[in-house]
This record gives sequence, structure tokens and C-alpha cells, in this order.
Amino acid sequence: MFEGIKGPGDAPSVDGAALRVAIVHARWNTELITPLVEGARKKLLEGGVKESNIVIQSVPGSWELPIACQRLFAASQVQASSAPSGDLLGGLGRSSTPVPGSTSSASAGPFDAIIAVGVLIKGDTVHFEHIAESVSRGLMRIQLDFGVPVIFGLLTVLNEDQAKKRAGLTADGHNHGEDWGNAAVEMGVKRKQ
Ligand SMILES: O=c1[nH]c(NC[C@H](O)[C@H](O)[C@H](O)CO)c([N+](=O)[O-])c(=O)[nH]1
Repeated sequence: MFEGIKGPGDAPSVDGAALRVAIVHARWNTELITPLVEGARKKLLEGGVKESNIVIQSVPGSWELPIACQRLFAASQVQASSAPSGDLLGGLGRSSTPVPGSTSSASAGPFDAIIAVGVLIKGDTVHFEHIAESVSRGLMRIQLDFGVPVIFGLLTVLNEDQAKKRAGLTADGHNHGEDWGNAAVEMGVKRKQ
């Protein structure tokens, strides 16, 4: 998948046992979202993050990712001592998610990292550009305003083939969700230091 010198490099060995991580994913392009979320979750678990400390929530589309990440993190801070099980997003939208093994029951404590996952596929209008630009800026703003790593899991691709490759659905593909999971563990540990 990565040609030449491009690629994330080897993830440093870090212990995610004390981390609490949220994965917020869009439901648009679910066939691509599901493997990406599963790839991220797999690497969180391999990095030592406890299953009970991984919260997965869904929103309609990528446009809703920034507000969902912001509300989820803010709620995790406020409710850190008595986090309710169930949808921490409040009325933001269905917390049901098609990703198997996902959960909306939450342990306590503020999140150490959030992975925002969406897939934007270019159409024949400029809708793609507007969403991609605004969501990218929004996610960057959250991580700087709140001081919480927001891993950029927004695939912005020109066609379905590019998306399938980056979701690890082709023989020559690589699941970028795995890189996002590794990044969340590393940045979450760094945030606690
Ligand atoms: O996540 C996506 N949302 C998309 N649109 C929905 C958008 O994110 C919002 O959910 C919607 O506009 C309602 O706010 C997409 N397209 O329109 O192509 C897309 O490709 N991916």
C-alpha cells in the first residue's frame, strides 16, 4: 500500500492499559467504515487498551464528526466521576452503530484520545471539498482547544477503489484504521505523561 518512503513508520512500544479511547464514526459508506473501525479497535486492544475503556459511537455522516467528538469529550470530563452507561452523546443522534462488538456503555474518566472515522468519496460537485475542509479544521480545533488528541481518520478519496484499498479490502491494500489505532495509543500515552 505504501510505496517508497511513505508510511507511518514503526509505532513505538507503549502501554495503553490506563487509556480511555473513543472511536466516533460516520455511518455513511458503512461497508468501508466497518473495517476501518475494526482495524482501529484491533490496534487499541493490541496496544493494551481495555475493552471496557473503548467507547464507539456513530453519527450520520462525516460532517457531524466534530460536534460529536467535542460533545463526547466534554461529557467525559463532566461525567468523569459518574459516567452513565449508554449514549454519552446525549441527544446528538443514534448511538447505535453497525460495527460489531461496539459499545456505548462507558467506564469513567475523560478520554485520552479520540479517533474520528469517516469516508468522503468525491462526487461530481464541490460538496466533497466543503465537507473535507470543514471537518478537518473542526477536528484540529477540538484537539487544540481541548488538549485531547483527535486522530484524523477521515478518508478523502476520489473513488471507491481508493477507499477500498485504504480500508484494507483489496489484496494490495492496507487498513488505515490500524494506523489510527496505533496513533491513538501513542498520543494517549503522551497526553498522560
Ligand atoms: O461521511 C460522509 N458524509 C457525506 N455526506 C453527509 C454529510 O456528512 C452529513 O451527514 C449531511 O450533510 C447531514 O449533515 C458524504 N457525501 O455526501 O458524499 C460522504 O461521502 N461521506
